[in-house]
Amino acid sequence: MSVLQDIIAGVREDLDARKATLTLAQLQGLVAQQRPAMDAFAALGGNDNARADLKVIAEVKRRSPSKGDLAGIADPAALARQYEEGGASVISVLTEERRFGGSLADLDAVRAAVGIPVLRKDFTCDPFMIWEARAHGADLVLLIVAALSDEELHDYLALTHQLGMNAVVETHTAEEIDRAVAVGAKLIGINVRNLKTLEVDRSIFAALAGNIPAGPVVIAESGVRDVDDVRHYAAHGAQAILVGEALVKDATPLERISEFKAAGALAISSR
Ligand SMILES: O=P(O)(O)OC[C@@H](O)[C@@H](O)c1c[nH]c2ccccc12
Repeated sequence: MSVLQDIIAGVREDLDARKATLTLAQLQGLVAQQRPAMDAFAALGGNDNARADLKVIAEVKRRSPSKGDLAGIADPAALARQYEEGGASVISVLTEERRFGGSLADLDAVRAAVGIPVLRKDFTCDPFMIWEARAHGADLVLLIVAALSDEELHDYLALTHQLGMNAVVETHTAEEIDRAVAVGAKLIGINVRNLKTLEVDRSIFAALAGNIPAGPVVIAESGVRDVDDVRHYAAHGAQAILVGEALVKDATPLERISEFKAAGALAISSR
């Protein structure tokens, strides 16, 4: 079994436990009480033809299967507020519990703390999880192409849009990018970490970004250590970067984000 399949098996077990305590109809009742989702496509510069600055999606990430514990994060709301003040456009919150130490409680805490779109970062493998994301105030969900059939990808994206949300459609190969484009993804992530092996290869971003036609926002995911990595992704076509580890481990994430944004904008202007 690949790491991805293994993670999803655990996600399904945890999902079954939640489904035993909450019906879809109850969940839909909670969704009806939510304020409408924020427009993350706009927040990430999707409507801006010039797209001259680099947007940052800052992640609340406690742990990862490749690195183990990353940060204690006693107060995810306080961390998210620092991200927002530093200039992040979207906050990503890992909600997968077994491997990433996340939870829907973290999502709730962050949602209540910031005024920008929030991404529920999880291994979406059932429509129930999309309803859950909206019920907990998320504005975006993650759809990993490698984990879904074309039909699932289509249906999950349609449900996401029906609920007024956006999806980051995550890819890792040219074929996955074609599938993301074919289904009409508006936010396409290229994850340089292979979720089947957990290996990071930063060079795949530059190799693949050109396969995405004009229109969708192009997001570089994973592996940002410092401004050099930011410059590299921005120079090769990233309009946004998704950063976890480097920010949760930093004593001053607010400053780090503004530094990343400045370096990215400069790299974009000299493309
Ligand atoms: O911590 P990093 O290397 O900055 O990576 C962040 C993010 O890209 C990574 O957490 C991620 C990308 N795709 C995922 C899918 C599921 C869980 C996690 C992820």
